[in-house]
Amino acid sequence: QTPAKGSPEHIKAVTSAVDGASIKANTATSSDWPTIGLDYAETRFSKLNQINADNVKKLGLVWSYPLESSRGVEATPVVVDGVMYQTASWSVVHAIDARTGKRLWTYDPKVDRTKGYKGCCDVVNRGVALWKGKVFVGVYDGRLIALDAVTGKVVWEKDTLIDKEHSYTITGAPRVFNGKVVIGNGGAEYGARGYVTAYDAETGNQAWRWFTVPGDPSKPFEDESMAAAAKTWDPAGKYWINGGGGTAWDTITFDPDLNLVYIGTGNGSPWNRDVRSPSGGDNLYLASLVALNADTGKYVWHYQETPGDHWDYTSTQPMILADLTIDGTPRKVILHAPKNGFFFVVDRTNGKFISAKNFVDVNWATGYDANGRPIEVKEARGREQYDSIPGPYGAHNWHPMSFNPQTGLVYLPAQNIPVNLTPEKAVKHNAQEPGKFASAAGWNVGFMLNATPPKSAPFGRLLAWDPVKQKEAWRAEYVAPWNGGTLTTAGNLVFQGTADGRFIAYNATTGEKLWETPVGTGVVAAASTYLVDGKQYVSIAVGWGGVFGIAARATELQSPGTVYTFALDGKAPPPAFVKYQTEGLLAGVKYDPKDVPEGTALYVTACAQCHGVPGVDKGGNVRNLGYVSKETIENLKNFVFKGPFHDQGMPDFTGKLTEADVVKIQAFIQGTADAIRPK
Ligand SMILES: O=C(O)c1cc(C(=O)O)c2c(n1)C(=O)C(=O)c1cc(C(=O)O)[nH]c1-2
Ligand SMILES: [Ca+2]
Repeated sequence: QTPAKGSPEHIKAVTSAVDGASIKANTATSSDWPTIGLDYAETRFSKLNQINADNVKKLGLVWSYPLESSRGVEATPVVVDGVMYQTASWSVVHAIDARTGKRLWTYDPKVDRTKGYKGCCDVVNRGVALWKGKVFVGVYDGRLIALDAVTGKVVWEKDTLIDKEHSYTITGAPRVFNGKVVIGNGGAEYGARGYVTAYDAETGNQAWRWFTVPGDPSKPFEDESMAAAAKTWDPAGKYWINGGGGTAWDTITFDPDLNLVYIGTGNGSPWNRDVRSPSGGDNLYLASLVALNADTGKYVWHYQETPGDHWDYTSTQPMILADLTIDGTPRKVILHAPKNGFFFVVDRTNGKFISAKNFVDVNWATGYDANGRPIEVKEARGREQYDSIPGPYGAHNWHPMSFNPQTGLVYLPAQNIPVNLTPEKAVKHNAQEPGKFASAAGWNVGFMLNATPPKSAPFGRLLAWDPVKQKEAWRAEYVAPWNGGTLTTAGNLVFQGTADGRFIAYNATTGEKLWETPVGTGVVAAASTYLVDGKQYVSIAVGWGGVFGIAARATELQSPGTVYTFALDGKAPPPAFVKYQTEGLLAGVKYDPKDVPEGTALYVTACAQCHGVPGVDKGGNVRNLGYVSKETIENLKNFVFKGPFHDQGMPDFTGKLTEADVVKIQAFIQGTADAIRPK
């Protein structure tokens, strides 16, 4: 007798069946969405076509589910036979019955909310992995947890962190293959040394670990790849004291045929190479694609996309493995669009460069030579105060792209978020200094950020990119950057959520907009699609946030994190949307104008990362201090020292700021609001 759908027996049966063979088999049908990127190649291309370009205008809501979170939601729903696993902010896992939209269970790993400042970019999580009846989640505080897929109870838990002195976090989704769970971490804005670790999925025992950058050269190197890498760093920079960076905080993919795991590595720590490695050097394996043997974790090859990273040009952006015919020859490739603004096609059998082309305007390089080295513009590293284009938010960030083999196009959220960089002359590691961006939280990047207001133009667009021709096929322009990831289907569709709170379907060939619906808040995550009892559904988790979404926004609506599920002829009413809580431009706080310069520097040190520029930014999932009540700013010290938001992620600035500092910060906030007030 088959168990009732949605019953514990059913959940046990369908989740226990998830393994390498089932994931591979699902690639032929796309009936489930069993891994974060749909398949091991992470194409996010579904073969389903019940919903298609002809009928998508009949798409309607079937159910919505509250994630009970107010910070960024970045995870793609993972679904097997109508059992959905989704994460919210603070690494909370939700199991949902996709047949009804009802909760099966939730699991809160109880991250210490007072430690939110340990991550650069919002308390986000990019989703779970599923394998043989277990759900794996990487937790913001560095734990990797295996949950029972039926009950949500902890099966095992590992602390993946080997260094408690520096700030490490996990925001990425674990990946599972051959019975191993692989996870990296973040922290390269703070001084961290990147590494990835594989654990046995059954027991949680460590299988292997690979560091992304070398450690202290006076000590033995962990392996040959580290000895080789150390030759590309200048020890005069004492990079190992603060880790060097290279954190693998998002993309990890697996090719079962080649038995290789691919890791995308992050930026240098600090960003400024002149500090990290004063005489230069490529600083391997920063900003690289690296292939490891899936069984042993041994280095196999690397391709460095940004040699000697200087600009926070992470290569952690989601990879797609594709088989393309290039110049008449079938090639197994990786498609990649890292922060640095170039679209890469790399041979995934050996790491050989095939091609690269800029997909947005860039001002650091003119192109790549035949060997795959960037041709840097002469001033790229010598400028004094300049808008880095792309800036540290990247021409493309973690928002997943998708590849549709029917159109041959990659659908990629591209952007510019203006940031001005001024190199710091003397960098003191881990020192909180006035004017040094987010240094109260522990940032050391070796640049002043926006000491001069940036002048480059912001934009956000969906690009349809032909990776063979290395050419744009079509684009959709948005009102703002920081739009969601994409999903593409055999129904000739592309789905994307937007910063301004819409969920949209396009014709994948032409870019014509076919359908859209409001979703009550900005969207950053990507959608998934799957069959339940033979019928196709599309699900998207919304919840504005991520690094740009903390302090900025593009809609008046700030509904909490929600999963929306759509199908043809769906008729469910949407939940009530919530508006941003906001006051008029701050007025009337008494201050001494002489305090403004020092207040500015202190604000940059302690407040700007999350609250943005008072009155100029509008506030994202954290409020802008130019649009709060006069009483709030007059009572600022009661918020700053063990205040009411301390258990929601706001740092306690006791010992970091004095009451006199707070008075100066008040002067900056009111002074800035006064300065921008229309006369
Ligand atoms: O260097 C790092 O370790 C690190 C980690 C993370 C993260 O874990 O979220 C981000 C970044 N860097 C980063 O540079 C970045 O732009 C970024 C955006 C986001 C996000 O979730 O919106 N995370 C991160
Ligand atoms: Ca970074």
